[in-house]
Amino acid sequence: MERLLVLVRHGQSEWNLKNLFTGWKDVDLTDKGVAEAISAGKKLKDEGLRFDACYTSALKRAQRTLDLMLAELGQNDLPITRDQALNERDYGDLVGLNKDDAREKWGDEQVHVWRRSYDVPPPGGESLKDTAARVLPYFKEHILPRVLGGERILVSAHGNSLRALIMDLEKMSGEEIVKRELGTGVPMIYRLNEDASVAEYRDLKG
Ligand SMILES: O=C(O)[C@@H](CO)OP(=O)(O)O
Repeated sequence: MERLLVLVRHGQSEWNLKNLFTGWKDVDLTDKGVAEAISAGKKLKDEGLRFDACYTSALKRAQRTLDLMLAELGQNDLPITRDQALNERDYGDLVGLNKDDAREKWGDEQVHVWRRSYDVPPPGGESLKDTAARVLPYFKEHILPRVLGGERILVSAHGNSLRALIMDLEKMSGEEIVKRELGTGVPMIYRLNEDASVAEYRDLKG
């Protein structure tokens, strides 16, 4: 049995390009983001991968990335479940601010703590720990049982919602996962054992 789970962070968004804190703001992909999503789909196809079902967030940058990948795979007819449990971490009051302006205002260290600490939330927003507290129950109830049952599942989501998943899959600590940077449009391919531990992992960079 294959137990295949592929995770992809959406392609570059308009606010990634403008260097703005994004969170739940529903921005679209840039042209580069579209190209990254198409390239991710091509890579999956070149690997000979096929899927049985897909999951994505309630945000269009992840949904569009998924649609573009499925078009490349020739699998537009797959069932897609969209759920806000897979949304990006809510950045609270920081949403819409430029990340460099924020560093000037609050200092490098404070902004780094908001962006890459495990359990310190930005003002009015979610920490990665808070994000994991909504992503993981959803994953364990809806996605993981299907993977363990032999369905091949593709997930298109966000930097921080995927960090939460990866932390759980790879049994990493909060300190370890915040150091992991996920490239836009880079498929991360997991094959799991019966007990949900990772049997094999590789990503399709470049
Ligand atoms: O702005 C955001 O929502 C995220 C992802 O782009 O940013 P960060 O890299 O700070 O997690």
